[in-house]
Amino acid sequence: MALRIVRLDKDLPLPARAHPGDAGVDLYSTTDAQLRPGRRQLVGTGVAIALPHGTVGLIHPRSGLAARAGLSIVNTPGTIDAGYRGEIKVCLINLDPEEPILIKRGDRIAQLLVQRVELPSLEEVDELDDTSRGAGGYGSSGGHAAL
Ligand SMILES: O=c1ccn([C@H]2C[C@H](O)[C@@H](COP(=O)(O)OP(=O)(O)OP(=O)(O)O)O2)c(=O)[nH]1
Ligand SMILES: [Mg+2]
Repeated sequence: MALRIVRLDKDLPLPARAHPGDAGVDLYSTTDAQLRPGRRQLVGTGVAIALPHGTVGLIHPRSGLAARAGLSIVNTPGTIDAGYRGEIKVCLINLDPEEPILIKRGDRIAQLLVQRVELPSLEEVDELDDTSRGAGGYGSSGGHAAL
């Protein structure tokens, strides 16, 4: 499958996988940004894509920047709907409690994954079938550390 991509910012390289077989296509920031601790900022990536119907684009943080600097994405993973044709933007956040993060135009700040997605219609019913879990959630199975 080829993914159609438009470079809205022609002075940035075409996004690419760092290695063949990598899940993520690295996305560039179109702007400089300075993120103080705890602050967030929406940055452009300079690209628009046409995802095939039945797929979704997921915008994930990059591990290196997360571990080194505390850079993450507020709504991770971001959801790119198949019908979206606008510029992909990323809502970056600095999770480091003390140090600011400096982003330069052209930095690879996030990665795009493309996955198949089910698109079920919704069928309203009065009751759901029984399962062994039932309505138990939020740690109901135990085994977690004491808080
Ligand atoms: O990290 C992201 C997440 C979303 N989008 C774009 C593509 C996506 O298709 C659209 C809407 O995203 P979402 O459905 O998550 O946001 P919403 O708040 O529900 O907005 P909408 O009412 O437009 O669906 O915004 C991005 O560019 N980057
Ligand atoms: Mg939405």
